[in-house]
Amino acid sequence: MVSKWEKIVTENGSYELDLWPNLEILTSNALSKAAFGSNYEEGKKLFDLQMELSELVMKSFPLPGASLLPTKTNRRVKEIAKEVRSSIEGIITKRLKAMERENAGISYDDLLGVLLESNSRQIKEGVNKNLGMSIEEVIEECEFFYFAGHESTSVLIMWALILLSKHLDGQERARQEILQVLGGKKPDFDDLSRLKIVNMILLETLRLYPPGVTFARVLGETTKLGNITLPCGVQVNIPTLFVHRDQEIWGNNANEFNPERFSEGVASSTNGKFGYFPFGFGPRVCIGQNFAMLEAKVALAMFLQHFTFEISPSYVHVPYLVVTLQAQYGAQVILRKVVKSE
Ligand code: HEM
Repeated sequence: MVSKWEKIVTENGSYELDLWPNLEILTSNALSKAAFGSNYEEGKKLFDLQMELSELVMKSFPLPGASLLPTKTNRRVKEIAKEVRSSIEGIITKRLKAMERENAGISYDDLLGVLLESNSRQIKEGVNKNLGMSIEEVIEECEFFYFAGHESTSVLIMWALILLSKHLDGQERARQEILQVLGGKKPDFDDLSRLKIVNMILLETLRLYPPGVTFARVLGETTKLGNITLPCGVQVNIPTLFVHRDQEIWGNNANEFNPERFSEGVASSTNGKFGYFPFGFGPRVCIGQNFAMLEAKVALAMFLQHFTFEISPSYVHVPYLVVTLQAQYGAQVILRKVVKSE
């Protein structure tokens, strides 16, 4: 991505870029590699189907049972589900054949490889041969992993860059930290843990623009919430976005971008109150949170190392929900190359 952008920004010049399509390719590529060991081109079909599905889901009528009606949208949603399934099945069949050919000589360190290998080990060694997953279950795991992981991370990187394009002081502080830690080289794992300011910027971005604005829990027992008694089995929605901007938790500047509030860590930013959960909480907390934070740190570090970002006059600030919290009219910024001091 950096070399692609370097080609389009002329020396001493500037270029107006919509970040969104670029970041979608970036995170889709990263997740395709982590999940299937494949590249963007191979995962592209899944990516296009997911885009179409998100749009359709947002358009669909939010009434119980409405998804069962034989409407054009519902028919297309079903077709997409089938296409996704057969696309992932194709990737898995190809892998199983390769594993057979290589006679387990090579191990694959992507999600699919780990799932298939641990699965065949469990079937071979397990007392109960039914413990292994069926191919159907492997397909479902891969499908969910891909869909849960790619768009949310591009949304995080996009809002972080938009916020930094509006807060140029914060952008320059982050760049100085990155240049101090990395100089001109690419980041490695140890470098990333030393990027404190970048980490604070990402935490603050997730507070103001959590990619998932709400998530749900079904009550396991009758529960009292203030004066209301909720029966067992009721679904409760937890409004992450509202809690993240609640002035009782975050103070009068709750709506302002202030990464410094995380300088002493997450717990002290909320004065010990339970008010920050961009990745959910409890036993079903996001399993990809470390992956997402690492990926976002690498992306910010490499982008800020090479480019400056300024908000474009054509950018219109309208966050809107298409499954995740996106920018309705695009994420246009003005890109310039960082001037390297001698
Ligand atoms: C900024 C990026 C991300 C955000 C904000 C995010 C957010 C979330 C949230 C809010 C949940 C629901 C948690 C709950 O119910 O308590 C979740 C679940 C999940 N996420 Fe993420 N996620 C991100 C990236 C990823 C990535 C990169 C992956 C995969 C590599 C991933 C895989 C999953 C999976 C598999 C679940 C379901 C866990 C379960 O039900 O046990 N997520 N995520």
